[in-house]
Amino acid sequence: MTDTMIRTSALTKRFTVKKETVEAVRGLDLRVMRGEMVALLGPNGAGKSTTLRMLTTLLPPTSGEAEVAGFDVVTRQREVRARIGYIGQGNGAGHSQRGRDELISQGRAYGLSVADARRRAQELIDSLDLGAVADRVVSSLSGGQRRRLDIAMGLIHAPELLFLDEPSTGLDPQNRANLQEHVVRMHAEHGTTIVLTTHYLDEADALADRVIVIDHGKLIADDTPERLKADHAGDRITLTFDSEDELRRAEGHTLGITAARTGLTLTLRADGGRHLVQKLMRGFDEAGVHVSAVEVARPTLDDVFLALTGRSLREENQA
Ligand SMILES: Nc1ncnc2c1ncn2[C@@H]1O[C@H](COP(=O)(O)OP(=O)(O)OP(=O)(O)O)[C@@H](O)[C@H]1O
Repeated sequence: MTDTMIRTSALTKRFTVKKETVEAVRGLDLRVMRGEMVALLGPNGAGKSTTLRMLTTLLPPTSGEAEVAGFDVVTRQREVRARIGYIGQGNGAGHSQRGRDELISQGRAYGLSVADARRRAQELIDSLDLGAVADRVVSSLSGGQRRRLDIAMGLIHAPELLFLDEPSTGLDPQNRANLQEHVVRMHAEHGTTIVLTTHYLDEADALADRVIVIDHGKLIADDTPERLKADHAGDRITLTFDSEDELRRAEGHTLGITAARTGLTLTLRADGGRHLVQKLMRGFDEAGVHVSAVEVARPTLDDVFLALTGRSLREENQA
C-alpha cells in the first residue's frame, strides 16, 4: 500500500474548440498523502473540475502523468475506479427509489454481494445520520439530506479516496455546518483521504489540512490554511470616518501604507495590525483627524485568495 494517494507530474489538459485551444490544466505537479483532507481552490475556470475529471479517470490527460492509489489513471483505470469515490455536483442519488435501496443498488453495482451491500448501507445510514430518512423516496428529501445520501453513495464501496466536488453548494448555513461535521467524522473514523473543491473559503479553512490553490491551470499555492494566511495576507485594518473631509485628511497619514476606500471607510492591509493601529491613531491624533470606528481583523482565506489571484471568491459567488 502506497502512502502517496495522488501524484501528478506535469499533468496537462488542452481542449480544442473551433480551432481555439484552451489550456485548462498546465503542468500540474500535485501530491496528496494517504489520510489527508485537502481543499482544491481556484476561481471559476481555473481548472479544478478538469483536474478532478482526470484524477477520476473520466478524462484522459493531454500530457503528463497522474497516479491514484499507486495506479496510473490512463492505463489502470479499473484499479483506480475501485479505490475512489466521486461525489459531483447534483449527481448521485436518483429520485424514485428509497434512499436505502439506492445505496444497496449502488453497492451491487460496485460488485458487493446483497448481504454486504445491505450491511454497508446500514453502516452509512448510521454514520451519516440518515436513519430517519433512509426509507423515504429520494425525491422527498431536503437538500441537506440529499447531499448526505450522495456522500453515502460515494462511500458505499469503502473507497480509500473520496473526491467531493463542491459538497455544500446550494445548502443553507445550518445544513452546511451539519454536512461539514459529517465529513470531519468520516475522515476521522475511517481515515479516508478526501479531496474537496469548494467556493466557501471558510469551509476550506475549517476542514482542510492543506489548501491547494490553482489559477489558469497552474498551481499557485500549496500549504496549510494557517501558513497561507501568515504568508500571503496581512491583518485588515478598517477605519471609518464621520465625513469626507476627515477621510481625505486621514489618507495623508497612513504611514505610506496603501489604503483602499469604500464610502467613508479606509481599509489597510499590513502585518502586526494591532501595533500598527496604535501608531496610526497617534498620527491621526497629532493631525487632529477624528476616526469614528477602528477594526482590526486577522486575515481569512478569502484575503489570501484575493492576494494570490487578484479576485475574491466571495465576489464571484455573488456575481
Ligand atoms: N470539455 C471542454 N471543452 C472545452 N473547454 C473546456 C472543457 N471543459 C473545460 N473547459 C475549459 O477549461 C477551463 C477550465 O475549466 P474547469 O471546468 O476545469 O474550471 P473550474 O476551476 O472547475 O471552474 P468552476 O469553478 O467554474 O467549476 C475553462 O476555461 C473551461 O472553459
